[in-house]
Amino acid sequence: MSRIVIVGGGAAGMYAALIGAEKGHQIDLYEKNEKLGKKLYITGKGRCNLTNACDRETLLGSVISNPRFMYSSFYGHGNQDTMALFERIGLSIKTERGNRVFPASDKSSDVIKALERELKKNQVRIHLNTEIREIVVKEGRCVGIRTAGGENVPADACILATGGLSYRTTGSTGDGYRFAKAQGHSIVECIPSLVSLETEEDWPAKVQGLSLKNVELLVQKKNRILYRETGEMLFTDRGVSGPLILTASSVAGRDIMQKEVELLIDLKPALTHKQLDKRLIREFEEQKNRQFKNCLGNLFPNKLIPVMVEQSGIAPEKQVNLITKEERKRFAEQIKALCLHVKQLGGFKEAVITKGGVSTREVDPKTMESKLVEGLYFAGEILDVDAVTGGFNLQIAWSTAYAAASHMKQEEKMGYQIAIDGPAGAGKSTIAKLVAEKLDFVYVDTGALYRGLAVHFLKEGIDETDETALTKACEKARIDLAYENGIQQVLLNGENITSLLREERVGNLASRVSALQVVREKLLQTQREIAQKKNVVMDGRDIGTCVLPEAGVKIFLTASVETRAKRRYEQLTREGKQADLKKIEADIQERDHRDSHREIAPLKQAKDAVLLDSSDLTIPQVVERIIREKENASGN
Ligand SMILES: Nc1ncnc2c1ncn2[C@@H]1O[C@H](COP(=O)(O)OP(=O)(O)OP(=O)(O)O)[C@@H](O)[C@H]1O
Ligand SMILES: Nc1ccn([C@@H]2O[C@H](COP(=O)(O)O)[C@@H](O)[C@H]2O)c(=O)n1
Repeated sequence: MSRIVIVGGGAAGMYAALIGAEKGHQIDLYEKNEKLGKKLYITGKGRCNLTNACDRETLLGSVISNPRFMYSSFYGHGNQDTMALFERIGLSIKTERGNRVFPASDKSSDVIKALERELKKNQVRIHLNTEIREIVVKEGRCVGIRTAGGENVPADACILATGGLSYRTTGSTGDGYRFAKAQGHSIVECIPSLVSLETEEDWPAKVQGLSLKNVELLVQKKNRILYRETGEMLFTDRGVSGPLILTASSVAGRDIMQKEVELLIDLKPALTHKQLDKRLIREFEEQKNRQFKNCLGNLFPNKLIPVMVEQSGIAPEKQVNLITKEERKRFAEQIKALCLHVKQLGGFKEAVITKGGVSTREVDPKTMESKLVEGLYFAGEILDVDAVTGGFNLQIAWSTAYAAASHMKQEEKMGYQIAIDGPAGAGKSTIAKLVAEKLDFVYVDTGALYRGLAVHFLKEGIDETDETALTKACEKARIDLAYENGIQQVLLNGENITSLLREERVGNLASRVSALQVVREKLLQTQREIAQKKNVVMDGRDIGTCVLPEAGVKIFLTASVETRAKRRYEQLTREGKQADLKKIEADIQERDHRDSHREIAPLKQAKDAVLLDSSDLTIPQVVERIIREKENASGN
C-alpha cells in the first residue's frame, strides 16, 4: 500500500481517488472548495455528459490536442470501462443522441453523490477547504505536499488533478500549472476552448438568440481551411456560438488567437450555386412587384432578413423585378458564404474547457507520471489534452485518472487475487481452501472477520441497535488474521478467538451487523491489505464487487437452498452436532435475504464473475472448474 495525495476534488481527482483506494492505497484527497465536484455539477447544463458510447476510433478521433498521448490510457480504461464503473457504483446511466451518456436522472449531482458515496466506502480521507501551496520534492522524487496552512503531508506519490482555467468560480484557477512549472514542467499556453467567438462585425447582436440549423460552417485563414462542418449555430450579443462554433473554437483556437480567421456560413448547403440561383429567380418572379426586403420570407428566418438585406448592398425598398442579374448573383454568393471575421475567442469564464496545460512531452502516456519528477502524476484538464464536446473531455479525465491511480499498483508487487462470493453454505470456504492449497495461495475467509467482530460485540455486551456503542466498539477492536500450519486464525486484540467463530449466536450476529456501514468500513481496509502482497483466494459476499474489484478471477458460487441446507445438515451430523434440516433451511434463506438486500455491498454477482452452480457438481469438480478459470485468465 502506498500513501497517495491527490490535489483537486473534481472529476479526475475523485475518480483517481476511487481507483487508488480500490487498489488498496491510502488516499488523501485535497480540495480547496467547500465541496467536491463543483465544476462537474454544472457540466452539460447540470446534466453531466459523462462520456460518449462511441467506438475506440471515434473516441480517439474526438481528441483535438495530442490525441496520440491518449492512446494508452483510452485503451487501458476507455468509455465502456467508465460506463461499467459508474453502473457498478450504483449510478444508472442512459445513452442519448450522438452516443452521449448521461445519468438516467439527468442530474449531475447524482454522479457526484455516487462518487462521494464510493469514496467514503473506500475510506478515502477527504480534506475540504484545504488549499495546497506546493509539491514537496526531494532528490527528484515527490515526497509530499505542503498546505497553505503550513502543514507538511508526507506521501509516496502525488496526483495533480487541479483542472484548467475555465469556470474559475468553480475553483479552476490554474494552481496545478504553477506547481508543475515549479518542478520544471513546460506549460503549453492556455487558451479557452469549446467557447463562443467574438466577431469584428456587430450585426450578430441584432439577431442575438437566433439559432440556425443545418447550415455549413467554413472556418478559414488566408484561404487555408481550418474546419468545415454542417450543423447548428447561434448568434450572440458579441458574435456566434452553438455546437458548430464550439467545435470550431476547439479545432481552430490557436489560429484564432493569431487573428485573421474568417467564418463563412452557407445558409443553404443543400443547394448548389446553380440551384440556388434558380430558386432566387423563382422567388423573385413570384414576388416581382414587392420590395426586396419583403420577398425573403421563404428563404430565411424573419429575424435574419434585415441583416441579409443590409449585407447585400441592395436597397431594401427596391422593387424585386428591378434587381439586376449581377445583384442577384452577388446575393446568392452571400447566402452561400455569409462572412464574419473573428475578433477573439470568448473568455475562460464561459469556456467549457482549457486548451493547453502541462506539456504531454514530459509525461508518460501509460502512467501519467512526470518524466521529470518521480512519483508526481497528472490527471484531467491540467494536461495539454482536450477534445470536442460530447462527453469526450470527461472521458479524458476518467481515463487519465485511471492510468495515474492504477499505475501506483505497479510500484509494489501485487498478489494474484481470486474472489469467490456466494450465499451461505454454497461451499465457498470448502472450495476456496482447496483451490488455495492447489495453487499454493493464501486462503482468506472474510466471513471469519465479520464473525470476529461479532465475538467482540458479544464480549463487550454491545447492544447491536446502539450505533454509538457499535462505533466505539469498532474503534476498540483490532482484528488480525494469522496462519498456523496454513490454517487461518482470527485474533481479536491479540487473542486467538478462532474456536468461538462457529457458534450459532456468533454467526447470526455477524450476519446482522455486517449490514452496518461502520462494520463494513472497519473491515474493508483489513481485507484489502491482506490481499495486497500475497496471492490470495478470498471468499465472502462482496469480494468481487467491492473488496477486490480488480481480482484476476471472480467466481459466484451458488447452489439451491435445499442442497445447501442438506449439505450443512450432513456436515453438522458428521461433526456429531444436533441439527434440524427445516431450521437450517429457514436460517439460510433468512441470511441470503439479509445479505442480498442490505444497502451497502450487498451479495450479488459481479458483472465479470463466472457463475458456478454447484448443486449437481462434486467438490473436486468445482475446484477443477475454478483452477481452469485461473489458468485461462493467466493465459496458461
Ligand atoms: N459441491 C459440493 N458437493 C457436496 N458438498 C459440498 C459441495 N460444496 C460444499 N459442500 C459441503 O457444503 C457444506 C457447506 O460448505 P461451506 O461451509 O464451505 O460453505 P460456505 O459457502 O463457506 O458457507 P458460509 O458462507 O455459511 O460460511 C460443507 O459441509 C461442504 O463440505
Ligand atoms: N465478505 C463478507 C463475508 C461475510 N459477510 C457476512 O458475515 C456473515 C458470516 O459469514 P460466513 O461466510 O462465515 O457465514 C455472513 O452471514 C455475511 O452476512 C459479509 O457480509 N461479507
